[in-house]
Amino acid sequence: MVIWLNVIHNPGTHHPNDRSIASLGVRRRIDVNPIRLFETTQGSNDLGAGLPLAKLIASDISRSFSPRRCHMSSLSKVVITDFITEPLHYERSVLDGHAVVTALDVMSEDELLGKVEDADALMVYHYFHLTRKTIDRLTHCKVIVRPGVGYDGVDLEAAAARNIPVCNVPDYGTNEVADSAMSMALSLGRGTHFLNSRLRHNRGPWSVEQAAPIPRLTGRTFALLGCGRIGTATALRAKAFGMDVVFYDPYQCDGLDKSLGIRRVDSLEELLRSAYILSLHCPLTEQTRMMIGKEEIAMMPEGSFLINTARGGIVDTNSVVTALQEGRLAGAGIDVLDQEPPAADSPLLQAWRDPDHPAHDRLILTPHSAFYCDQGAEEFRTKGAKEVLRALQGQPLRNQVN
Ligand SMILES: NC(=O)c1ccc[n+]([C@@H]2O[C@H](COP(=O)([O-])OP(=O)(O)OC[C@H]3O[C@@H](n4cnc5c(N)ncnc54)[C@H](O)[C@@H]3O)[C@@H](O)[C@H]2O)c1
Ligand SMILES: O=C(O)[C@H](O)CO
Repeated sequence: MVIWLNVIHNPGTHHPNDRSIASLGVRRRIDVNPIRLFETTQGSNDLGAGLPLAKLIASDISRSFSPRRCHMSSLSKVVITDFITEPLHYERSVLDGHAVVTALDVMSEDELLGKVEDADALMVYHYFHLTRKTIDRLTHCKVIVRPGVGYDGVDLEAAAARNIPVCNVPDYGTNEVADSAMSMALSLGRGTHFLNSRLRHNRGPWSVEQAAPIPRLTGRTFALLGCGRIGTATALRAKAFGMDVVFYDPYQCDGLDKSLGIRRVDSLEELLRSAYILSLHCPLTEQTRMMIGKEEIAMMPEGSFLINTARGGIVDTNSVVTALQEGRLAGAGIDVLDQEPPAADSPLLQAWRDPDHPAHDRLILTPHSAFYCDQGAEEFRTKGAKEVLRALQGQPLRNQVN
């Protein structure tokens, strides 16, 4: 727990300036109008230790700036580790009065050192893995919230061992991911991306003649690996485009195929052998890690397509590049990679960047953006903050995953 001094001013009076605050040993000042919050250099973990300094600051401010009233309060500390930056209006609209929220905007777990140990709650996005290394140093943490669907980036066991619940936000962007998967499938399957790339690089006539074969999409098999929320939403879209939709998902209950009017198969191999377009919608787990590699791609019919909007770790991307190069795959749409952003010498990135690379015209790459839309961002941020608040207030959690 960090000790905070709240000073509420009369409108129109002067606010303490930064120099006077710094001279009192105040580490940081955050303004949330009309309340001013000062984090002291003392007092972490102990209200008593922080009190004398807080009183000193209060009396100094009283002398110099005549505040209407000063009081001590202990607010929780909530840290957003990555991806989200100021302004934090969605989080603050939920947590103001209960917690002080800061966003660190770091790209690696190592950068968290010294910044999160006394946090009461963490909100972590997808830029790095939150491992035991950090989790074991959390002394006050009541919850780790992943304001998103996939929680493969958080060490659930390490959190459980410290009795820290981990929660996700599973229901903010189902349609957007399905739209993104479908837009890649249509762009590749209809030749849009290929023809656009040929024209851009001046590689063909202003004509569809001499382009690679562009088979009719209607009636082709759209194969889903995983048929949960996003898989189902994608299935409905593919059906609307007249495709024959099939899925493999050993954990789904009986009857989903009938209720959606799609087919179910009982093995990955059967799914792969039938796939004209293979779209991945399962989580990254120990079971699904590298589930699609060279052998699996070889089972797909020659000239088929692969779409990955799930997690990079499910696919061996080097095998995808080779298969594109060899023409085994007619195209690939990739939103997620095992390493994000990819290393500059990643074969996939090179193929995508180099117009002369044989895979170039058949590869769509997006920066882990399938989930994103403005309204969805408001939803996952607000829902994530509400889960934090429930944990801080000791209320039942909605989406605990460990
Ligand atoms: N690219 C993005 O922006 C983005 C956004 C949201 C989610 N995602 C990813 O999409 C995944 C799916 O999201 P969702 O909302 O549909 O989740 P979900 O939990 O509703 O569905 C996942 C489905 O995968 C199935 N599954 C699990 N293991 C499987 C296996 N070994 N083989 C086949 N199926 C398996 C489950 O039974 C479940 O039906 C998430 O886990 C996340 O990693 C990506
Ligand atoms: O899992 C998710 O919700 C997306 O990948 C964004 O993090």
